[in-house]
Amino acid sequence: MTTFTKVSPYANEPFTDFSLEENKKAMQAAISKVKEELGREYPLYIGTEKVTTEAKITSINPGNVDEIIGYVSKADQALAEKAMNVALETFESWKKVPARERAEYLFKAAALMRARKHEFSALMLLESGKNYVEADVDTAEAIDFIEFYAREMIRLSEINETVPLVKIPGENNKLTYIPLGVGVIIPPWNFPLAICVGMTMAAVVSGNTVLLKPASTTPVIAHKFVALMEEVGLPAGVINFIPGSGAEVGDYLTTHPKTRFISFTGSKEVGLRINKLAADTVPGQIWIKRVVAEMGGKDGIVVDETADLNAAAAAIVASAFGFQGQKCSAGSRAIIVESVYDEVVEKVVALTNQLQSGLPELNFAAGPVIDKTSYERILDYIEVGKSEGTLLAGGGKAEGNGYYIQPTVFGDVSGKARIMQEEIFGPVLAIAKAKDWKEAIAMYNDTEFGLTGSYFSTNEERISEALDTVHCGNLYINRKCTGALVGVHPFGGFNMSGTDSKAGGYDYLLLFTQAKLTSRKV
Ligand SMILES: NC(=O)c1ccc[n+]([C@@H]2O[C@H](COP(=O)([O-])OP(=O)(O)OC[C@H]3O[C@@H](n4cnc5c(N)ncnc54)[C@H](O)[C@@H]3O)[C@@H](O)[C@H]2O)c1
Ligand SMILES: N[C@@H](CCC=O)C(=O)O
Repeated sequence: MTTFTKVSPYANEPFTDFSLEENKKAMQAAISKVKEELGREYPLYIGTEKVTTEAKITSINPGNVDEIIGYVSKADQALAEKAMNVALETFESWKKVPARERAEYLFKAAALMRARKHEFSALMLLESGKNYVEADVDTAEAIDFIEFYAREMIRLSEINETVPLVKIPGENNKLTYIPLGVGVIIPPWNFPLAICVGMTMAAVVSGNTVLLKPASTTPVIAHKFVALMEEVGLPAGVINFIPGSGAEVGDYLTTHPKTRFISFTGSKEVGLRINKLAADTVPGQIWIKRVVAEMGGKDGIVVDETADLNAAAAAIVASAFGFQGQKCSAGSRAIIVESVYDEVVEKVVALTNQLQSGLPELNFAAGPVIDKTSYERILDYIEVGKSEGTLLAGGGKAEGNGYYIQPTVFGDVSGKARIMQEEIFGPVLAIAKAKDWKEAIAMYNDTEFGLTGSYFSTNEERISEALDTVHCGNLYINRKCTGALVGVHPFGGFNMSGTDSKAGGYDYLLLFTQAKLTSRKV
């Protein structure tokens, strides 16, 4: 590979405006095209081999459970071991490929994904239940991660020129960011393209080889990404695609002596398990495994009496119910100062009641939740909510041949209630009343998580104090708490929300490298 793409300054991928008829039609056409391809079989990718197994993961449309998205081959421990060996072997050559050349594969992938944007979004919409905007934003974020990390790797490879070490006479000193080895990439289903792509590309462009175990509810869109990387000529064995059971394949690879790092995004429970298992050393292991774990949230919006209440109510509803509340950043709590509590709650309930549930392909505002397990868990939480607060909107199942739940709002909830403390990961909003803005911030901080939060106020002194005291990785003022942009809002949380990493930030690739200092006498 000798001709390199000219690298322009990084810019976020624009979102599609679906109020324009032509864009709506383009998405509908992409959905029709993708529908013609549903129900196919997809193999594992282990080096140059495409492996078909008898055991399959059946991926279905959560919005229409009779529609099968695809049948995906399923790795067991023996196939995971085979993939590990291929990844180890490929690492020996991939780590020697210059950074600029590695980045070039990413630039090519971004260009191709951009050209097929609606096709990626359409498949994702059918497999995960996102509506047009949510799917489009996810694809745009995937492109952003690819473009951003490619430039980041180039920047790191030039660090000795741009940020030289302190010079002393008689020595030539250099710092080089070298890769770690074989990594296990374990993404969630809720950003089935963006997070899967971002986690994988960050590791790969840094010079590592990976075993990618996608989430079992969204393996087909993950496969589409892996196939794209094959199409742009990424050497076989750099990304090994091994869908499989988290408990079986996940635990096997987490405890494997040759696993150098694990990049995980998902729930607190699984993240803690991985962290614990990875901390144990096993015979043949000569390193401390690095664990990057981005986990859950119990995010919230605080509103004081000086705030623009219409803007606050709109942000609360957007943050709570975007993609049915299935975002780690979802604003599942709102804490409102008592003098404006009734007014804000009334606005929130009115906006929530406007959200109509229905098929994602018809672009309803509220779609299904991801699967039966989530559906039942969320309905259980709604029952808990009925004993912990006042039901103000929704409160049960919604119509449809899928996992539809009404956007649900509870008021008068105590800060210590389960629905105020536990991540529900569904369309359930709990609202609490605080006596004043200080108490509201204290209630916001009173969780084990610390991912995203918003503070609504027009009072500069309070905003200034909120900036200092609201303890979360992504704190927003006077806007919703979802929708971080790559490079603009590096993303990741504190406490039980993870290992304090920042996806889409300038220090992210360092997590997948180790810095080697070389000092030469001259
Ligand atoms: N902090 C963030 O950036 C971020 C982003 C997105 C989602 N999330 C969190 O992810 C969760 C939702 O995603 P989910 O339901 O896919 O989470 P999950 O923890 O159930 O699964 C995440 C991944 O882990 C795998 N897994 C399950 N058991 C495993 C094991 N024992 N070993 C290894 N892997 C295993 C799953 O198959 C899946 O690929 C929520 O808690 C959400 O807040 C966090
Ligand atoms: N980065 C996304 C959330 C990712 C987790 O689900 C946001 O900012 O809304």
